[in-house]
Amino acid sequence: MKLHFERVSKSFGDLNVIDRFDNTIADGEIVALVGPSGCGKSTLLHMVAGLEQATHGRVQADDQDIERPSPKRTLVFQEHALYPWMTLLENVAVALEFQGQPAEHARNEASIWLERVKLAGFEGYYPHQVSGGMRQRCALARAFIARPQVLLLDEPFGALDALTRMTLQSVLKDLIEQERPTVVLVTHDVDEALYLADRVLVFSQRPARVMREVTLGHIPKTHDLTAFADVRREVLTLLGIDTDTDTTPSATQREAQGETS
Ligand SMILES: Nc1ncnc2c1ncn2[C@@H]1O[C@H](COP(=O)(O)OP(=O)(O)OP(=O)(O)O)[C@@H](O)[C@H]1O
Repeated sequence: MKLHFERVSKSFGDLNVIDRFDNTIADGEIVALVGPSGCGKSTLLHMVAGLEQATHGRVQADDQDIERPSPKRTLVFQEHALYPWMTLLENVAVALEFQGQPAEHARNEASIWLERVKLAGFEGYYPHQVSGGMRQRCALARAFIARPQVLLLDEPFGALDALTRMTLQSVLKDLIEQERPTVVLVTHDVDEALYLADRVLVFSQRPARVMREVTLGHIPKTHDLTAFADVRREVLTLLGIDTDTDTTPSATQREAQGETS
């Protein structure tokens, strides 16, 4: 599904959040949005999800104005995404049940999806009985089971430690390769953006405008981002992080050094 933004501006009262954003995201493309906290990245995702409307301009999916949420466009949050009173199996199955699919079929499919995210054997566990990484695996299974055409990821791994995050990034990358949805990823982690995305948009402070657009292309990548050192440095510099002295380390670096965010 193609996404199109045409001179999109968004205000909340007097607060101008997004300023004339123009962009087209191709069907199956993976685009990461990075930028300062509070600049409006989540607001852009919410507009694609149909949860917010643009103040000016238009947001379209396959040339149709987005006016309301649709199961074709799925939003995945950082945390608290699972229903605590449901087992992992029920949490995944519910995505199909919401669409009116029979409960037995939904549970069978959910079991297959839990296996795909390496959670076989944990079907009967409740979210509080498994780790944060396992909860996010389950959230990914729930997002993918409904085969969305657009996947909107809002800091999906922001609450995880650095190692778990890298593992989950690989799981997500494989699922995207297999299912090929259009993906819009909001992240504070420049390495995550470079690893997962075909294209990275770097936003300014509010009101957000695109300062830089980096096209990486749809190429095989590993977590060894040495080949992207120049672009990584440029993006970090645009975000106000001094890469010479590294006085403000990236989230990944901070966590690798044992800090918690
Ligand atoms: N529904 C709303 N009503 C009023 N203000 C809002 C609403 N949603 C967002 N805002 C404000 O709009 C601004 C942009 O918020 P948004 O969550 O889009 O930023 P962000 O770039 O995703 O931030 P972060 O990286 O910290 O998550 C913030 O100042 C926020 O308080």
